[in-house]
Amino acid sequence: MHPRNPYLIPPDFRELAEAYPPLQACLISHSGGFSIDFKSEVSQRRLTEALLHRDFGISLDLPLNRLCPPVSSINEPLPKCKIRMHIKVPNRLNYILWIEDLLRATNFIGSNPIQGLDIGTGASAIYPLLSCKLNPTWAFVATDVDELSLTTARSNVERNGLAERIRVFQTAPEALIFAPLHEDPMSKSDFTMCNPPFYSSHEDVTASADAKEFEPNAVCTGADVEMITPGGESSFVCRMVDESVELGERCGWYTSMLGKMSSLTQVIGVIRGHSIENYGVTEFVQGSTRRWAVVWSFSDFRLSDAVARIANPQLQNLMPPRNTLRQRFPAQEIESATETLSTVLALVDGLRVEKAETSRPPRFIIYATKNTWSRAARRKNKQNAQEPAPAEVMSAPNLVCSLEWVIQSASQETFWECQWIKGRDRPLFEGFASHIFRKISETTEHH
Ligand SMILES: C[S@@+](CC[C@H](N)C(=O)[O-])C[C@H]1O[C@@H](n2cnc3c(N)ncnc32)[C@H](O)[C@@H]1O
Repeated sequence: MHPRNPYLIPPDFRELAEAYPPLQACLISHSGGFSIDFKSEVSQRRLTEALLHRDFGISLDLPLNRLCPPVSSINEPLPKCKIRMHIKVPNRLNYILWIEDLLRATNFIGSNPIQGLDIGTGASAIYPLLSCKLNPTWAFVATDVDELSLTTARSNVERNGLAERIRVFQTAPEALIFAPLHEDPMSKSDFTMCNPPFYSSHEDVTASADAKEFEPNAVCTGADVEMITPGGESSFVCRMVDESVELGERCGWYTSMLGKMSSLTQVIGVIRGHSIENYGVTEFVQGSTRRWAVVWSFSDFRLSDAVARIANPQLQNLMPPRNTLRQRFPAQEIESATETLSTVLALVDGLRVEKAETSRPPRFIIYATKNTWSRAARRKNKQNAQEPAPAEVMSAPNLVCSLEWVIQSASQETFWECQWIKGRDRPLFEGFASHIFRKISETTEHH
């Protein structure tokens, strides 16, 4: 679960039922307190309603034959099928919190207005609703192709007082997926998100249920249009990657969730095929359910490894190159580590260095226009020093990175960490980090 997910600590069901009385009838008392029957369709739905109501002030009304039916219809029989897909609030939050992490990398989060695009918002419009409740400066365009989902999404947006910030946009299966961006050439988006239709056919649905790719205690409440798309989720997301090439930097971060590990391989293949090297992968694990999400960008903002790489050994060949470089150093006082770094940085020509005193240990932000530190660069500089130098101006930096002394709380191991923040020149970043690490080693040894 995402470290900022409020449900890291499971809710107290009795308190929840006090805040949302319809949950009361679903409570089961046991020696340690109260719970609900997670196998019961009714109890699950009441729990979702209770969490949305108490923690986000959201109320939803959904048709029976779309994802997550409404309270009024819970006594009616459900369509028979092996897969159940609930709007599980903690899962949805994991994706939104990861988007927040992406936006932090672009310094967009905070008081700036943020524009998001939710592809396939569904009858609930759950991602825009939750996101806007959590982030007062966010606004959305939310697309779908299904008439019933579109009508219900609009009514859910209005019901929750968010019509000013969430625009529901009707598109068609054969249209371009990012239709709102294509149709208005002046429009931009800070990010796109999508929980795509998973399956390629009814047979695919059955095969996934048999392979238990989805929760074993599953019952279907989704309509075909919500769950099936030609080629399945991987084709859908690969189409997005293809389309994004033309849109380029009109969107900051393109993202999508994926339900199958095999889709991840295909989507990363297409991303790499377009020579997009600024991408990342994350994993959402919730109980026995595992999902992935991909992000790609044409911008020069870089994501930390914590946000864009996962440790899963099966997936290492799909991971992007590292943007967070670390070197282990023996433990020392924060003051002397900081002094060593200041000494090393002062010896590199042409850097602009900002020290964030508010963080402890202090974080240094480095701006460089070109390589001045390698032996070849210094030799060239020496030769040029014989000639009169033109007035040195700090032009736009080609490299922005941070340097930070890190103490790992679990192991107490100590590192210098160099985080790439902005730039397109990977060798420039890697060369700078390895130069600084080497100089820190030499300086420390001399003492
Ligand atoms: C798995 S559902 C996700 C619904 C909702 N976002 C959620 O997470 O509960 C996929 C949604 O994508 C919609 N959809 C299918 N093809 C689409 C397309 N080409 N453009 C936009 N939405 C599409 C479906 O109608 C459905 O609402």
